[in-house]
Amino acid sequence: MTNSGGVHTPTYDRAEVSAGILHFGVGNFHRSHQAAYLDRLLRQGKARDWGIVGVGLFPRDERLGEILRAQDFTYTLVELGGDGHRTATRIASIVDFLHAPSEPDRVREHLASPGIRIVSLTITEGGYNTSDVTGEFDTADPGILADVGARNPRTVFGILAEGLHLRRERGLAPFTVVSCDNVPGNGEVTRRALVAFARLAYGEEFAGWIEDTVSFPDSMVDRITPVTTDAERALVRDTFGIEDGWPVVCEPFTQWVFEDDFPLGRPPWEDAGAQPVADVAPYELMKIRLLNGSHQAIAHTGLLRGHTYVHEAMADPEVTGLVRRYLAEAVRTLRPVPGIDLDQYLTELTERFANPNIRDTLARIATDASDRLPKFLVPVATRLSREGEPAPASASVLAAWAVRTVRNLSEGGPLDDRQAERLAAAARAAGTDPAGFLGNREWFGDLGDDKRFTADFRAAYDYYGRG
Ligand SMILES: NC(=O)c1ccc[n+]([C@@H]2O[C@H](COP(=O)([O-])OP(=O)(O)OC[C@H]3O[C@@H](n4cnc5c(N)ncnc54)[C@H](O)[C@@H]3O)[C@@H](O)[C@H]2O)c1
Ligand SMILES: O=P(O)(O)OC[C@@H](O)[C@@H](O)[C@H](O)[C@H](O)CO
Repeated sequence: MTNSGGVHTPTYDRAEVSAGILHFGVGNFHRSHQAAYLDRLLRQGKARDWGIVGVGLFPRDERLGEILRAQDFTYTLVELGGDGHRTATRIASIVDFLHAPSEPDRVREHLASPGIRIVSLTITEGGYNTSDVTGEFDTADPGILADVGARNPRTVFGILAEGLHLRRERGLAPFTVVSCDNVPGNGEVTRRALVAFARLAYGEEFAGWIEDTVSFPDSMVDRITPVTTDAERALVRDTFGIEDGWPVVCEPFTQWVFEDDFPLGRPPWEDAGAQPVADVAPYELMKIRLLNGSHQAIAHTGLLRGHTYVHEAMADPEVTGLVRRYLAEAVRTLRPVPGIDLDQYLTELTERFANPNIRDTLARIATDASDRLPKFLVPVATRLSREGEPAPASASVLAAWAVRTVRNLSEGGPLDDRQAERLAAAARAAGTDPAGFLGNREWFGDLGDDKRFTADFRAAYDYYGRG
């Protein structure tokens, strides 16, 4: 690796890197994680035929495309340690970026080309359009219905199904689809979603072909990656002398555990520090329940207590006390994780949350809580409830979310949630009895039927409501 003025610049010739991965959802996380792993391999002289072509579906992505294009698709990734240590790397593993609505044919051609052997996704929890309770893909969603028979589909599932259909017509083996989102069982959720869409749009035979031939490896991904603001742009300019329209900052910690099931091959990610395993589930449950579940505890109580950043909330004993109690509940629901010392994991997690330099906002992690809590924390409470165990800390996190929602509504503020209407309905149901908030079975399953859990929820709701 060369180090020019404190910046690690690419040591490989980008002209020699060809496309092998099509990635949907080129957000900050993809750029701090999967693209960084590949960049590390390219610096080792490996994976030259696995360059990433990004695909965006929304107007915001068009802006990212413009910026990346102007920078020859390179960008600055800055790792900010809790001790003040900073490193900048110019990442060059993304070789192109397509905005699907304006260039559908180019997306189609990539999907149906032999070079593309992996399609990866970071499309957020909500992007899977799947019920957390039943695991069913929502085929009544207007966006999904509009994609059935569409000339140019606009959802990830519409586009992927079309790409696979075309591949099959051309006699090409299907690409592997790997989700890198914080969704428990993300491989299986993606498989079910794509098969359901294919059944709807193309019929049973094609859906069966996908089920039989396409691989959907599971993965656990981790690296706290905040939103980029002008402060990060200024940091990159002032510290490293780089003008970057959309740099990414993140913590130094990074982890990627994946199921090794890639029929058309894959980059040797393990040479960049990722871990191929036979069963991702224990890693995934550990990470999602401990890290992402705690994030929800920090976000909702932290905001109620007037904090802005995660590290600020982590200096508040009221917040850390709840996080500690929630973690004790979550740990009880986990099975042993091969190679992981949970005590050490928890110590490191608390240090990561307290990193003041990444300036991760509570707003980022509180947004779309209705997509997140049912995946991250409700399963902890449900598991304990079914075993007849109390889960008062989990109830407190849900109560803090309910109080924030009711307060935001009464103040006329935005709910900042993809499912704002459903959330407003839950808040209205809390009007007569706070536990009415738990009535949405899509989010909370049968937790509302557990008398002890609802009593704990009510008590916590009163507590936060008074504050
Ligand atoms: N940021 C992190 O710390 C972090 C860490 C681990 C995992 N993740 C995973 O990555 C996801 C994205 O995080 P991010 O920080 O990159 O967010 P981001 O907002 O920077 O990017 C999200 C990207 O997903 C796209 N997207 C959103 N909804 C979509 C949909 N329905 N269909 C297709 N594309 C869609 C957006 O256009 C954008 O490109 C998270 O939801 C999570 O599952 C994030
Ligand atoms: O990105 P989400 O929606 O899955 O959840 C918000 C945060 O908890 C998450 O982004 C974490 O920072 C991340 O999962 C750390 O690896």
